[in-house]
Amino acid sequence: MEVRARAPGKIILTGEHAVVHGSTAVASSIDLYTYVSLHFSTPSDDVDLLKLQLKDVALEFSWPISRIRAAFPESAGQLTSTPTSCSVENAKSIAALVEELNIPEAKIGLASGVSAFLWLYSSIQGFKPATVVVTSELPLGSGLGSSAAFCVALASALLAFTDSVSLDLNHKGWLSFGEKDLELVNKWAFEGEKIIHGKPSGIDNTVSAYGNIISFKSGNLTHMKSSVTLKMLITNTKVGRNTKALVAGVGERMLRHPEIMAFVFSAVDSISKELASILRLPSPDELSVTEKEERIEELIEMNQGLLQSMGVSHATVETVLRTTLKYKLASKLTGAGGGGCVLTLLPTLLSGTVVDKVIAELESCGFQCFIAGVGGGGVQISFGVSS
Ligand SMILES: Nc1ncnc2c1ncn2[C@@H]1O[C@H](COP(=O)(O)OP(=O)(O)O)[C@@H](O)[C@H]1O
Ligand SMILES: C[C@@](O)(CCOP(=O)(O)O)CC(=O)O
Ligand SMILES: [Mg+2]
Repeated sequence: MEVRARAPGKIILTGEHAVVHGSTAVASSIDLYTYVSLHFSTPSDDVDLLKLQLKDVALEFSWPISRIRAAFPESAGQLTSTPTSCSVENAKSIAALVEELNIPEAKIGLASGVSAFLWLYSSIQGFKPATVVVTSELPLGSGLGSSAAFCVALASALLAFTDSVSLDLNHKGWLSFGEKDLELVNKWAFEGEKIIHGKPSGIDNTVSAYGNIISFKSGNLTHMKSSVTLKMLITNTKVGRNTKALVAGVGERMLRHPEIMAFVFSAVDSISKELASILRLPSPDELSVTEKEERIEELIEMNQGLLQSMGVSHATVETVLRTTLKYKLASKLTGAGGGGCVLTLLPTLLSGTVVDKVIAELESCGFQCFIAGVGGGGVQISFGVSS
């Protein structure tokens, strides 16, 4: 028996970084997914290994189960219903296991993902031999929440066969979790995201778990029903970066200029609240769709200015902003910044010719553009017989 989980990536419409410091942010799932499949070895397989295949980066790792057992405390695998943080001691054991893998320097960012895997696997499943395969439609380390989608899909697959969740194992096709089970998946995913991000706000794993558009503040989520269908162009600058380092950089700026940064975060909070209220306004009673889009564009521009003041923009992001501005389109970075992806709102009445032109110009700079479906469902799982 095999279980497969798929969890969506996300875009942050407003509020990244500030959300780590308690401001409101608004985010939406996108229709690009990370898939995790889990297959337990049977005694007849005669293998006593835990295998992790990371297809997107063409790497495969394996550990003898005895090595995992020696690295973790006896309590591993006993605590599925109580998500636990990785202690300093366990982090040291994980670091030793990861170091032995000799991950190539160019792919060292993966070490945190492998560490999150080891923590979630040993905590939820303990010491069972298995093969876990990960594939993703998301670019990794680009601001579209690949780390959260990875943790949510992984936590879902790992929890699926435990008594902590109640699922119909005979269900055919994709299946969603019930409310309580989803909460548990989200909490475990947050523990994994902590290992990858350092100090995550929790917005990425929450939107990947629940899907749709959410407003999020200090760990609390509000589901939103938007009256505006947002069409977003996503431009990947292809400049790789690491969320943990960027979040830490903003934290240091906050320590150096606490009063100023408090104003910046408070301004972002107001921007996200205003965005949430515009998205909620009934249409077309109070504002026409075009008027709403114009206001959203202004909020996007203001949020980008504040992200610049946090020090997380990048020369390539500025190139995207300048290019889209030529076509009177508003853009902002999304996710941690420092390169990664940029969002551009494509107003409903914008002609297809203009969209084609702006995409052609951005792609001539070496960037990659795509239009993502915004606001689909959250994580799902599917049971099957493995081949
Ligand atoms: N499909 C995947 N395969 C392996 N590792 C992954 C995958 N998706 C995410 N990761 C882990 O998450 C890291 C990227 O997370 P992060 O820096 O937060 O960027 P983002 O979440 O914006 O993509 C990767 O370096 C890796 O450790
Ligand atoms: C910068 C931040 O707000 C979002 C990071 O998103 P991503 O990992 O770049 O996709 C961090 C967080 O909220 O945990
Ligand atoms: Mg991330």
